[in-house]
Amino acid sequence: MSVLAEIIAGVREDLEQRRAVVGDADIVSAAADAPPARDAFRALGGATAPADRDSRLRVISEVKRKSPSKGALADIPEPAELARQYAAGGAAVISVLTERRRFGGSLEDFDAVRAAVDVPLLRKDFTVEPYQIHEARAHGADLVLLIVAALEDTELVQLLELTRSLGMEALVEAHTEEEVDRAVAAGARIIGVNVRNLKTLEVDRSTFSRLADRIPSHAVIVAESGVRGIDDVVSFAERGADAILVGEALVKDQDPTAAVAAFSEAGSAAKPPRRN
Ligand SMILES: O=P(O)(O)OC[C@@H](O)[C@@H](O)c1c[nH]c2ccccc12
Repeated sequence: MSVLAEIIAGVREDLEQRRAVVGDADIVSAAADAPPARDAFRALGGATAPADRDSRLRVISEVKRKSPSKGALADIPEPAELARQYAAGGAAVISVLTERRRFGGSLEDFDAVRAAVDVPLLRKDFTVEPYQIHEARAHGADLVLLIVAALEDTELVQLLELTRSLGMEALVEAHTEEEVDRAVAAGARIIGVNVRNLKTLEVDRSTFSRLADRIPSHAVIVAESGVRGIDDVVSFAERGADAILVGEALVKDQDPTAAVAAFSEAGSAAKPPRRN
């Protein structure tokens, strides 16, 4: 089994335990009762008219305790405090991992961050079922992750529709040319190029420009993973990223506020004017 398949098997088990506590009908009504979602597409620089787009690079800052590739990254005793620091640095979106087994995340972490900041939040998990999307919304998420490699085309389309019907958007993650094409065909407006292969955990930063070139200009392009510092930020920005998603480098930084601000500033200076 690939790493991705193993992670998803665990995610499904954990999901069934939560479902036994909060049933389908209850999660659907909790999602319906939640305050409206924030506009994550706009927060990431997306606009319906190309002329309305600017050339700032947005930073999606991630609350990430550990990972299957690197093990423990940071203690993060207070995810809320880290999120406040990210927000103070100008994070456009904050990503909170909720996968427990491999990433040490939880919905409790998500709730703590939701209570602390008003920026749009990404619930970062391996979304394979409608339940998780209702659950994300019930907890105040504005954006969910849909990983193309984990879904059939029909599932991808259905989960994307459900996400939007709840007022949220999806970050649709691809790692190959074929996956980018599937994301575009499904109607994704926010497309992430993950330079880490979730099946082998290897990072290859050159994946980014190869795949970004296939993404139509109306979509927001997110470079995911592998940002070690300013040089990687500049390189992704030069190659067409509208946003970057950064975990490890930020959770390990002594001053996450300054790091987010420095990434936004350097990336924005390097970003070429928008193609139309
Ligand atoms: O810590 P990094 O290398 O900056 O990576 C962040 C983010 O891209 C990574 O956490 C990620 C990208 N796609 C995912 C899917 C599931 C879990 C995690 C991820």
